[in-house]
Amino acid sequence: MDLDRLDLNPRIVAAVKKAKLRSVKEVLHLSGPDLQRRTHLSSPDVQLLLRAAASLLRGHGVCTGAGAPAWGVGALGGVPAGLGALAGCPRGWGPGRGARGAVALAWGAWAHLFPPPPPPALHLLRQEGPFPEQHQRLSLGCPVLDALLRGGLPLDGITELAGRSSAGKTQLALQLCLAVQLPPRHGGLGAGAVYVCTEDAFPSRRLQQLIAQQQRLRADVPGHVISKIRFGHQIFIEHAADVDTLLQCVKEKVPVLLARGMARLVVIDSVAAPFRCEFDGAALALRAQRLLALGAELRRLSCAFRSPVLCVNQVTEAVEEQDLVAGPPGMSPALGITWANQLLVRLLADRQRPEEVPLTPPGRTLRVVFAPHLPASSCSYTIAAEGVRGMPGTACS
Ligand SMILES: Nc1ncnc2c1ncn2[C@@H]1O[C@H](COP(=O)(O)OP(=O)(O)OP(=O)(O)O)[C@@H](O)[C@H]1O
Repeated sequence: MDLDRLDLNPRIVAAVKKAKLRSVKEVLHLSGPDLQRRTHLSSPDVQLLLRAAASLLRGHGVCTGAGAPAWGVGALGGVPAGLGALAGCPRGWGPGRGARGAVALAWGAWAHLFPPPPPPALHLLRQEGPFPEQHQRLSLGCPVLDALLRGGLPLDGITELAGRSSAGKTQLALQLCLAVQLPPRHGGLGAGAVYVCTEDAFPSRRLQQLIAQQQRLRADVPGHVISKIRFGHQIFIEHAADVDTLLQCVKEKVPVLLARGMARLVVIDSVAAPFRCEFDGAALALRAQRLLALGAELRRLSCAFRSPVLCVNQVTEAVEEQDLVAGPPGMSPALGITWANQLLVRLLADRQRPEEVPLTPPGRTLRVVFAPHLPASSCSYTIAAEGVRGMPGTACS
């Protein structure tokens, strides 16, 4: 019984057992006053109980994809696992599906209520303690790319990946969908990803290839860790070809997956497509309004669930001069300043055309256009069967 592992006065544990609560999970199902009523413990004792229960669960790594002990994939019954699970959404699941959804939300609340104690600086220096949460990042699965982004994607805010067609944006997004499923000690977040396609069909075959080659890309991760994860079962795909469907998906479907710990990465590929076709000159104000609504909702979700949001964006090739927001000359990410203001980080994936540089293969560059914690910098990268890799020694500011 996991109650015996609670770091508590035996008197409190005995009261919990007497109240016929059989597990830590059951304890966390109840509010403070309910626990007081059931256990007849005092309010301070109940606070101690909740703290101990929360930290015991946290010690187990909550909502991990592979382990998912309490309410991961499979524990939720109604949601079929696997590719297309979100797209299918067959049993009308949405927000507010009763108690089980509430449990996951309650966990999110507890995690915020009882943050871990700050690690002493000496432990950090000796790398004995966990890295502070505010510096946690989602690794891109490549040390060179991670170094460019100082660890990977931030967990609070929208990261945009803009770039020309065939620059490799989707490849990087798929790679992140796999990287997020690894446990935190290997740079992941131990949960799946939601992938919203707005234009093209989801590249399932390429995903399967990347999964098969994962061990080659992630030589730093032990084989048994990779083989235990069912990567394809934790990517939830949605198609949203128009703005209304996209907003509905982001407001209603995505939060359920995040709240239940089934996903901790949201990818929108690409964000510009629905906005480009639906609004002509006369409807620009409406377009700005919808863009703001989308940005606000994505930022809210990212911060509430500490889950990175990656928006793939297209570029227009008309800007003459370098611009701090737009990036290098000749290219400007779509959707203008209204969208740029929603972003925390803007990255630009560039692929030289064969006619520009007659090299085979053409050079590819990943550039940080803006980010509050990063200098404007770049590095070269390649795309191979196993995924996207930064080229060592090519970083420059
Ligand atoms: N198996 C593979 N091996 C090597 N390179 C690959 C492989 N699959 C894709 N690529 C490379 O990835 C590029 C396409 O990348 P990707 O689909 O991510 O482009 P994108 O930036 O999303 O473009 P778009 O905006 O048109 O969708 C191709 O040019 C190809 O060079």
